[in-house]
Amino acid sequence: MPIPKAELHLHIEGTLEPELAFALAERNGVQLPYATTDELRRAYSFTDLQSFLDLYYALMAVLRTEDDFADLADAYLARAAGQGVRHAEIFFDPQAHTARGVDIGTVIEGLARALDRSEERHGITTQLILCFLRDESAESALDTLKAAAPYLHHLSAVGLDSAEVGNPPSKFREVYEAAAEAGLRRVAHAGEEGPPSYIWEALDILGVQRVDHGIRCVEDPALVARLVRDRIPLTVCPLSNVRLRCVDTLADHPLPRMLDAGLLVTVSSDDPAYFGGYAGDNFDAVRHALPLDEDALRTLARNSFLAAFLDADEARRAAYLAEVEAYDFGGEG
Ligand SMILES: Nc1ncnc2[nH]cnc12
Ligand SMILES: [Zn+2]
Repeated sequence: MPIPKAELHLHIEGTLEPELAFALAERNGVQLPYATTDELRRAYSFTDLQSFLDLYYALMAVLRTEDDFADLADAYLARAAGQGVRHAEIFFDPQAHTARGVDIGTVIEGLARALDRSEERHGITTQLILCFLRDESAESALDTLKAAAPYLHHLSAVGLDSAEVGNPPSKFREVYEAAAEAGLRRVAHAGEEGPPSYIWEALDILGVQRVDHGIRCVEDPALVARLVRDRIPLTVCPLSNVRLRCVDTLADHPLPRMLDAGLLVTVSSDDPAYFGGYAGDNFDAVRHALPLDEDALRTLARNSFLAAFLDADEARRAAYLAEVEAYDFGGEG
């Protein structure tokens, strides 16, 4: 079994495998512009974040009912369990569904159904994080938070994703203040394609407790010092960064430099159906491509539980951390 880990950067819509996309298309009478799963897979050749997002949003057309969202999440959790995932904090993009006429309650109730039985079925504890689309307006984000009010008990945090450059965190100050007042934690994608100044804004204007991606922090030593000082976790997604050409190759990935700098780095999968691997696959990929020994891999796994929003259940966090320390790499190392 792979090393136990928490998955902290995972878009549930990014776990839609071609086979499930075709099955849901059939179930809902949706016509996909691809004849076969192979033809769809051949479209997974991205030049940047936007080229991926275009396909990511288009394929969501197959997700229509509560059952669809429950089946999607259940399929992800079953796969994640086989990759050593013990805890998952899962993003979803409500505006991508409400814009197509799917009610936010359908989305959240469907996802929550799968998440609520995840521990029993898959041995994975879960949380749900509502993400705002940063290429939509600040008003739309506020409307989305209002529409989610009846379902707040299902949510642990808000996040910010989609097309980064030109949509700085400061655009969403008001909705993040409202989310904090509603008792939600805050995370945001920053420094994936966007500049280090977006990471500063996420920290200083949105008050995030975790930064998603954040790899461009290495361009700004004062920012690295701030992230180290405040122990702000960064959820890094190595296979995603290569597929979206944020880094040239895995061998060039800044992950080892980030660890050496003392940053609280974790490894996650982002959109595994599109980027060639789930959480354990990302661990395997960095182990093979980068100078990371077993100590470094154990640090990454430990960090994932330290960075998880488990403060309401410290006994659980301690139990997961004990699993990490007890893990024997054996042949897996
Ligand atoms: N890697 C990514 N960056 C920004 N938005 C996303 N939505 C899904 N995956 C994303
Ligand atoms: Zn992401």
